[in-house]
Amino acid sequence: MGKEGNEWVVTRTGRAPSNIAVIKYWGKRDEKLILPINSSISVTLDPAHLSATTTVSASPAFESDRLWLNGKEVSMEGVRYKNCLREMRARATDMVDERTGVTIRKQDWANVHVHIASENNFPTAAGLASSAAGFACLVFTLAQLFGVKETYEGELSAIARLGSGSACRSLYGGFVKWNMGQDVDGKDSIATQLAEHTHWDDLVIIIAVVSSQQKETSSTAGMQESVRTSPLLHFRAQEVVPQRIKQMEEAVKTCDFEEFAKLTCADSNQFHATCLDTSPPIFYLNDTSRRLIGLVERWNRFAGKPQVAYTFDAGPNAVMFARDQEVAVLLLQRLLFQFPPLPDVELSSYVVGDQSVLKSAQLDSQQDLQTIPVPAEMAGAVMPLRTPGELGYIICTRPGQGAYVLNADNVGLLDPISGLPLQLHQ
Ligand SMILES: Nc1ncnc2c1ncn2[C@@H]1O[C@H](COP(=O)(O)OP(=O)(O)OP(=O)(O)O)[C@@H](O)[C@H]1O
Ligand SMILES: C[C@@](O)(CCOP(=O)(O)OP(=O)(O)O)CC(=O)O
Repeated sequence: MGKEGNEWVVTRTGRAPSNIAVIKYWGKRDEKLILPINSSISVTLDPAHLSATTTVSASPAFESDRLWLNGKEVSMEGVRYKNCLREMRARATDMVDERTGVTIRKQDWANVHVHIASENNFPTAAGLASSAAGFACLVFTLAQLFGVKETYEGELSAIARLGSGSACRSLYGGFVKWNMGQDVDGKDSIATQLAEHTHWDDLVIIIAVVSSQQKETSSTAGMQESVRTSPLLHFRAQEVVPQRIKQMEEAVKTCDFEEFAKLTCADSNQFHATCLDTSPPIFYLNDTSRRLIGLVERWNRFAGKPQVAYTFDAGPNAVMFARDQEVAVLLLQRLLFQFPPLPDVELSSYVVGDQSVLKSAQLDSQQDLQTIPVPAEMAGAVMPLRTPGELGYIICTRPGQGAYVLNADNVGLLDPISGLPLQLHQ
């Protein structure tokens, strides 16, 4: 190593977004390598609103590999962390750290431990794909630290996949496909970008957060049970998804919202049908989720063509796509009409993320909610209940870019001298 002694610490920070699948991954053909039974397609969410930020440091002074998640130390003994770290270390190259002047040779990396600190700017383990953002960010940032160059396109995504399947899609921005692949070693089970987020920049994404509580059945356990017991899942993977993947690729390519919306809703509903077809059945949707589905379906039918698409992962939160800003305003009005915040909650803390939709709707405070007209499709119909507080909150966002490096000096989560977390949260 270039410098004598144990005095140096090299550090890198990166950010990676969460993603939402519009053609779902559910079921593995290989548990260890995390190889799926079908391909999937996702939309990357704007990292400004849903992302993980990770700082990684290496120093000969560190005694072990350590990880702090949202300020709390967690074990790195889990097989998924170990697999990602092992694969990244094995690809480390000679590197010169410009900031410290330290030179680290390829063979030295094996004896140097890492400290990792990561924070999510949204709830962890609440069905908002924190594991996708987290593992993508870990692999991406370690690649910066270790100077890893891909030897084939998608190599980093195949390593992120070892952390969590859906993580492989979070390295790229916009619209992303995870090819299920054929190889037994998983080398071809990688993510590829279908289109940048700027390719279809009309889309607005609104997430109705029904619950930020940790769910009962994890995705990992749930899909294992479905593979074991659901005949519908196998029919889906073999007969339905291959066709839908092609149709969705075409819909993305041509920015065909009608087709995109039909496929997205149908695929979410079929995924939840496979959960119900699992023995014992798994229920990720709840009454609020079903009321949200009703709201969108009623409106789409009234409008004569889809205005909004909905999709639900392994939890009750609805992710809705509005075809453009104008429709996003109408959607937000409908959500606030049916699901207003509790009286003591500020509107600006109830609707978070991209504030432009709230502004376009000319809604500044709770008082303005009284001015929202009864949605046209509800006139004359049985009025749905208005239930203040039924939703936790609403996130407005858009399709966004993939993982990127954060270079500024003040963005790291680890002290550049000690390599310990800068702010320990209680
Ligand atoms: N920023 C992060 N860095 C590293 N690991 C993370 C990070 N965020 C989450 N994780 C890992 O992911 C786990 C949460 O994954 P889990 O699948 O339970 O929830 P989720 O990803 O939020 O929900 P879902 O996958 O259903 O959308 C955490 O316990 C942790 O192990
Ligand atoms: C419903 C899903 O969100 C399932 C995601 O499952 P995970 O990627 O969290 O599962 P593991 O690979 O076991 O870590 C659909 C999707 O994202 O495609």
